[in-house]
Amino acid sequence: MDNILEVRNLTKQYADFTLDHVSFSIPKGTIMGLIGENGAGKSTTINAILELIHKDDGTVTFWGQELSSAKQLKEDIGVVFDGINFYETLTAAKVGKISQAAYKQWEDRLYREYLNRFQLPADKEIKTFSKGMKMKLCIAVALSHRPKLLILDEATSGLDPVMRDDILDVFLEFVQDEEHSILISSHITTDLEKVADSITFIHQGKVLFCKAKDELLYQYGIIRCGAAAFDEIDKSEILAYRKEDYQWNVLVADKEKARRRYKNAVVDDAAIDDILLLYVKGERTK
Ligand SMILES: Nc1ncnc2c1ncn2[C@@H]1O[C@H](COP(=O)(O)OP(=O)(O)OP(=O)(O)O)[C@@H](O)[C@H]1O
Repeated sequence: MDNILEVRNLTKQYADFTLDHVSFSIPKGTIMGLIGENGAGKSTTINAILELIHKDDGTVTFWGQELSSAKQLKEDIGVVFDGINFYETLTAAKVGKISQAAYKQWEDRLYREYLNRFQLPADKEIKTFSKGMKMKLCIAVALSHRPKLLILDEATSGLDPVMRDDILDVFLEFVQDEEHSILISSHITTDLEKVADSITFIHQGKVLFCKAKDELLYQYGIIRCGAAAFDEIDKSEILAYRKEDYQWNVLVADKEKARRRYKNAVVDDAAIDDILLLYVKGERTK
C-alpha cells in the first residue's frame, strides 16, 4: 500500500524533553490517530513533520518527497491546530478571499458549502464566534484548498459531541477518496475509535506502538483478577498491569486466548483509553 506520509527516526531535543526516533507511516485512504498523555510529544511530532520547528534528526517524506525540497507540497497539506490563526476582526467571507489568493487549489464553492454545513455566518466578525465555531472555520479553510493530507492537532476538542460527530463524518467522507489521508492527534479517544484506521501511541517522546485500531479493540483485553490469579498468569503474555485496591488489571494482546486460559478471571474488552491508562500508569513488562 502506498504511503502519503512517512516519518523515520524523527528526533527533537529540548532541555527537558526528547522526541526520540519517532517512526510511523500513513497509507493512502486512511486515518491515523496520534494518542499520548499531556507532554508525550504529539504536538512536537506534528510541528517537526510540518517543519514549524527544526528537527535534530530523522526524515519526513510526503509522497516520497521532503517538504522543504518541494514548497508546492504545502498546498496538498491542510493543517488545523487547537486555536485560530486568523485576525479576529475578519469575517468568514474575508477569510475565504484571503485564502483564495493564498492557495492555487482554493475552491470557493466548496468553502461556501462548508460554511453552510457548519452553520457559520459569512458576514460576522470571527471575534463573535464561539470556540467551536472558530474550530469549524479552521476545518472549513483547511478542507477548501483541496489538500490530500489533513493534519489536526487537538482540533476537535472544543466541539460538542453532536458537532464532533458531524466533523467526524466530514473526515470519513474526505478519506473516501483513496488519495486522501488524515493524521489526527486527540485526547478524545472515543472519536478515534469511531474513525481511525490505525493508532500511534507516543509516550515520553517515544512510539510505544503503532497498530491497526481493530487489533486494539477486537484483540486486546484486560484481565481483572486477584493476587493469586495474577501469580498464575504467564508473565510473557502481559503488556502492562496495574494494581488498584485488591484488583489487578492486566493488559494482554489476545483476550480470547486469555478467556480460554484463565477461566476464573474476568477478561474485559479494552477501550483505547484503558490501554493508554494501563501503559502510562501501570507497570510495563515489554
Ligand atoms: N519550545 C519548547 N522548548 C522547550 N520545551 C518544549 C518546547 N515545546 C515543547 N516542549 C516540551 O516538549 C514536551 C512535549 O510537548 P508536546 O507539546 O509535544 O506534548 P503533547 O503530547 O502535544 O502534549 P498535550 O497533549 O499536552 O498537548 C513537553 O515536555 C514540553 O514542555
